[in-house]
Amino acid sequence: MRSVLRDSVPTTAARTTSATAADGPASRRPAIGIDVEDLDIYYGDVHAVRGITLAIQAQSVTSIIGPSGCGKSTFLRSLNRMHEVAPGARVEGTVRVDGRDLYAPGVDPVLVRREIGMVFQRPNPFPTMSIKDNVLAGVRLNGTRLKKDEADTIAERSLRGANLWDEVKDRLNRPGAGLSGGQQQRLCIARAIAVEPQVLLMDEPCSALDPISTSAIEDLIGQLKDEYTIVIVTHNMQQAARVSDETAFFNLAGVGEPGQLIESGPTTKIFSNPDNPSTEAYITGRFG
Ligand SMILES: Nc1ncnc2c1ncn2[C@@H]1O[C@H](COP(=O)(O)OP(=O)(O)OP(=O)(O)O)[C@@H](O)[C@H]1O
Repeated sequence: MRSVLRDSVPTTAARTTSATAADGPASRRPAIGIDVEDLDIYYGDVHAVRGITLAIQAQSVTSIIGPSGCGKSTFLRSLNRMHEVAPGARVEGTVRVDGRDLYAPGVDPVLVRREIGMVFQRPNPFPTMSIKDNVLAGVRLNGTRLKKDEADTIAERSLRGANLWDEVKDRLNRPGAGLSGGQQQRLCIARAIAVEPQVLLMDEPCSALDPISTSAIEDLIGQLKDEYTIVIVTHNMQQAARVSDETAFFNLAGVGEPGQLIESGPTTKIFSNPDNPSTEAYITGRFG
């Protein structure tokens, strides 16, 4: 499969021939940034998000925060065209990943979704599929036929990358549904990184998890950013402060108005000395 985003990215099968489990995904290539320019997002008549311009740094974690309904998930989903599964969804403006326009004519949204991984609020492993087959599901969906040793290599590398290997290595053929919620979420992260995406999008990945599992996922995010560009939507201010390098605060322009970006910058600055009073009011819990 030719990469829709980069000519230079070889297929997973080609990559696995030169990679070993010990290499880990880090040895492949640098992660890449995302440039969003003047982005408006609509669902039919609903103008959900207006005029977003944001440069998302490569190999870092960017948190999207803001009150309910301000368009955080919509914005996140627009970064891999996932929002388009809703009828009538469309965008104006540009999203460039590694300089390539995601919305250029001829770009197939299905391929974009395969190359830009997404982890959802609730862990969603295929329940009857084995742990190993869950990890490999995306790779196989991409049409890659794997020999057994290639499959073993990718499964181990991905599960190690998701900090799950030691817990599941003796039960790889058991169903994914037999894992705890936190393990299932790490399995979903393993599935996402198995296809070696350039970007990982996470939509409230810890909101269904207990504090210990949340902590495990947060540690994992900290490790993954060495290899991936990560964008995370979270309602948890402490989590945004803990895991992210950059933070973008979204807010509604008014009742019935679209969401917009109020300010963005280094997380330390946004949390200690934001420019906009509404950012401060939100992060100190005075609204939202
Ligand atoms: N499929 C859809 N069809 C129509 N409108 C939608 C759809 N999905 C979201 N919206 C609208 O777009 C706006 C932004 O919603 P979105 O879910 O992106 O906000 P959010 O900030 O992620 O909210 P929350 O924090 O509550 O999850 C809202 O007005 C919402 O009602």
